[in-house]
Amino acid sequence: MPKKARERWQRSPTPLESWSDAEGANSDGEWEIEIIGEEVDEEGNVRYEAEWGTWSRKDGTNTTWDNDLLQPQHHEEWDRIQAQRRLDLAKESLDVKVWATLDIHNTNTRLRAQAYDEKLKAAKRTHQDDSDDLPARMAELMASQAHLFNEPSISEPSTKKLKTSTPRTQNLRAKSFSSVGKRSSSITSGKHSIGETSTASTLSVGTSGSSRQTASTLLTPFSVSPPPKRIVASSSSKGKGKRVAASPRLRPLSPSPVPMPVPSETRTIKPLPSRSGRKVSRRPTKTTREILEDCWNKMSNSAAPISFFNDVDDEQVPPLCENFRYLESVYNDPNGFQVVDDGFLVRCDCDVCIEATYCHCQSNSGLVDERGHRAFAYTVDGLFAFNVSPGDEVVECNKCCRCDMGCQNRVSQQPRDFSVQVFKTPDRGWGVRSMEDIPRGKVLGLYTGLLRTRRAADDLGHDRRSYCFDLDGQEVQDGADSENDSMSGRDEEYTVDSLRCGNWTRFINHSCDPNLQIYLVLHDTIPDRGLHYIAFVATEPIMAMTEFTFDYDPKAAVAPIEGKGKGKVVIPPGCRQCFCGSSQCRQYLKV
Ligand SMILES: C[S@@+](CC[C@H](N)C(=O)[O-])C[C@H]1O[C@@H](n2cnc3c(N)ncnc32)[C@H](O)[C@@H]1O
Repeated sequence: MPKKARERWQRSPTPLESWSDAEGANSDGEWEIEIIGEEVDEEGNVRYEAEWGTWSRKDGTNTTWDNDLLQPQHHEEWDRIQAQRRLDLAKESLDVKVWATLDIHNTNTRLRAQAYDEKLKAAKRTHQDDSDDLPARMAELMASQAHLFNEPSISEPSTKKLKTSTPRTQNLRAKSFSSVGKRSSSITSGKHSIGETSTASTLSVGTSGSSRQTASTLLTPFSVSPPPKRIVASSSSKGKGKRVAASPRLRPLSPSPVPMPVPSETRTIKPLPSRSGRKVSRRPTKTTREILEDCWNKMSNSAAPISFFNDVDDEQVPPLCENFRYLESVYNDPNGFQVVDDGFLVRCDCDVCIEATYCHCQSNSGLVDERGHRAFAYTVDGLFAFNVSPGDEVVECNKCCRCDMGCQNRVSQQPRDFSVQVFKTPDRGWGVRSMEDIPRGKVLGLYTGLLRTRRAADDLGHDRRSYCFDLDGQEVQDGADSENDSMSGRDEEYTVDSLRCGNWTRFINHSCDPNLQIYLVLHDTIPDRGLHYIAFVATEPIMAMTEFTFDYDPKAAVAPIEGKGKGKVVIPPGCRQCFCGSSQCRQYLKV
């Protein structure tokens, strides 16, 4: 990545604010606010930038993005004016500007600013007869332009010298937002004493130090909220209808991958009647399956092809969230949990990493060979050496090391060189297999998705956890019991959620007699912080077209199954019947 681009993604540190000596309140202890900007986060939530009329920081800045301070009536006028402006835009033209960006927050925000949704609706109304085709045509357009988005430069390690930004600490937890169209509008609410019982228009912020402290822990990196004892949303008409530039202080943070459309079922394009009355096809016919294959293959960073196959029923592709984003080998890390300053990475100076003993980045590794000498986790043929204790992290060479991508100690970073097929099974949804023979020890890929804290993942609820993989190493650690984890540590533990983004590994089904196992691997971040990747490796030679499986609950493999052999096995709560079909089947799996 060019230096300039790297710098663009650097995170600005959160300024610390003194809460005790805030000035600017009127004689009634009130502050005036005005909504001046908005942004849309990756979940589609709108957030507002508020400008404080009589309060500012020492550096003169006076806006915050702390929406906990706002109530609906504070932004309803803004919403109304913005909605009207978008409708006006849609009436003027249905064009939407396409640009290459890696940042989903900016993308969402800019699309909203261009009235994308309103234009889409208007386009559908205008092309009533062709409305069914519109999503398909947009999907095709996106697929044909996927190269614009240049995903490898997100953080796919196609070149090893990617730099990242400043170190993160817990109190610098960041959310990446950007503002569009600073625009003044006015809002009015009553005067409210903080600390009084909340009413519909009272801002529920306390005056006590502890309340302020609570508020401060919720700050976004661009905002430090003043301590409003009372807040009055002013009814000024300042700048009404005027668009002004976005705040220059705002910078996008971790780049998020670009959403690719998931077309709805059956995407054969209907021919339209030509002027002569003859039916002509306006564009090449593509099926849903082909469109999705195109999207994923363009986004998979020069890895071998992915295809979909179903001879079980009519479903052309697996059910996926709208705008599911394909990520071959990196996390979507909008909070920058993985990001560390290069200075914290231990680097090696090897031209070629042959001896782990001399490879400096391995100096803290506990991996040893049978003679007790430090060893790599991979053989010279690039296969997993199975010399890693369960739960230990394999530390691969990182972006600061001198060696190149072909290094023996970068196996999980190298592009996938075998083609995979995601296929429909008769009884376990979609599964995945290789189109080629796979040797024992082959590293197949990394589980990718949205990086969340465990606490945030726990809040999702049980039914949303089917595609969550906890990064606590418990899956491979003997004797550990994740159920007994102390809840206090959950903000420092992480989970990968592949519901909305991820790769082919999210389709690997469970088997009680699997042909894959997982191990923990990392590069470009600090070890022992639970921010590794989960890598899948073949534990036996796997013939082409054989389904890949791993054991979702390896601890259960050694625990006796209650009731087994005495008739019907009772499926415990939180589990479902297992259809792996192996002779070792434990009858149920945790979901
Ligand atoms: C991570 S997903 C695997 C991909 C999934 N089959 C799909 O179609 O998206 C896990 C889910 O697959 C299903 N599954 C995986 N292995 C299974 C098995 N051995 N028996 C029954 N269901 C299984 C369960 O519904 C489970 O919650």
